[in-house]
Amino acid sequence: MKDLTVTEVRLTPILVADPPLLNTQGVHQPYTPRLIIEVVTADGVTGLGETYGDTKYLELARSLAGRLPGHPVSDLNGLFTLAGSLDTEGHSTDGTADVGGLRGVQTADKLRLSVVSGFEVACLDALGRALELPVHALLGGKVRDSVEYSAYLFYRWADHPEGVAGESDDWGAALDPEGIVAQARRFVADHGFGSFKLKGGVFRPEEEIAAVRALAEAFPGHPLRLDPNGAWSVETSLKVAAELREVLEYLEDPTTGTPAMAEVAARAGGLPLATNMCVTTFPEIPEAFTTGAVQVLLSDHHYWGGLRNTQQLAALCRTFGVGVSMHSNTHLGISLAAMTHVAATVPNLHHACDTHYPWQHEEVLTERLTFTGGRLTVPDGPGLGVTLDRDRLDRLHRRWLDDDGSMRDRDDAAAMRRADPAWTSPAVPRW
Ligand SMILES: O=C([O-])C(=O)C[C@H](O)[C@@H](O)C(=O)[O-]
Ligand SMILES: [Mg+2]
Repeated sequence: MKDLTVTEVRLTPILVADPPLLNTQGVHQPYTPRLIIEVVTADGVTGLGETYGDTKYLELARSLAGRLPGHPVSDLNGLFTLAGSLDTEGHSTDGTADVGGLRGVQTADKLRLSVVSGFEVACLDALGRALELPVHALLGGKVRDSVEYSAYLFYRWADHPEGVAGESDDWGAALDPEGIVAQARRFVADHGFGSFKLKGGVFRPEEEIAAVRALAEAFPGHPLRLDPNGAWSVETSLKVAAELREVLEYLEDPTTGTPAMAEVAARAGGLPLATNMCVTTFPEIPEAFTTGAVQVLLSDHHYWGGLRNTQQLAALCRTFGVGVSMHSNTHLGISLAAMTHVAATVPNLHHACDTHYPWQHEEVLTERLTFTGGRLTVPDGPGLGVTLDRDRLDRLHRRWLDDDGSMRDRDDAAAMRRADPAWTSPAVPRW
């Protein structure tokens, strides 16, 4: 009999290089915080997890890490009970929006779930390694052998603002329809993606409509999405919907709040609306689903509370006839492997998943995960099927240690102020 008892939990906060990607709140910092979680069992098996690394998540993760030793990695329900008792006092959990509104509401529960999700993945990885079973088998088994991802297109600058230390890449700027189409072509050449999502809310809606039209012309028949992160009024959303109805697979978070989304959905002429903003917690589901505000829900195991909660969310969506897709924030391969395992088990996942992964040239794994034809093969090895590279982890942790604190919390508006000192987070609706 294996001894599955947790004897040690290692937490390693890291800073990962990120390009100057633009969104409605500002621009990505040159480095983004992530947290790598290692759960070690009495038998010496180590499981890996990854989640947000900003200070508030890290502090809670430290409390949870202190309580986990002595519990078996198989006791996932017990893990959630432990997490439920974490004290979130002192952190912003007042129901207002997070990261400038890009990740939905902040509540104490969501903060806990965003932390425990990384531990759940690490426990499942350890359990899978101990039992020599892939994580998808522990989740009930895969229903597909590969998972499709979409190209996540961003307006971007060539470099971070002058005077800001950061890594450079060879992507160049993309600030108009030609730049976006060129970026999409490179995503296709490098990874074979067949569907495309444009992060909008950056320029006036007419410019973003032109970019989507250019994509539709360059890639006829390919699924396209536009996501302005709630930056538009109901009327603007309706105008964009009318312009792009024929070419969009779905319009993501055109406007802010469930009632406004419901109004757009009712008048958008059948164009489906998707969200990773107005529904990011279970309590937000009833209003959104009963008012028809959302036709596609973007799951994200990080803030929904792990892989099993993602399956439960998908079951609810199935019950209400709502589609499922998958959201992503900046992440590395541990998260991508976890996303792929759970996505493989969700029967009603009929849209390509979002991933930021191609924008990250750094890794903490020995090998990068590679897309073929825009798809990842579902790993069948034990656990997540990935291996930690300790030297790479140490390098990114060293960067976190050396940072003066300015990069340890994601703040896209503050990053934008380095280029434009007058910048403040735009009020919504912006247009
Ligand atoms: O679909 C989304 O809303 C996102 O991916 C949110 C992210 O924060 C994205 O806007 C980003 O990274 O700039
Ligand atoms: Mg979105």
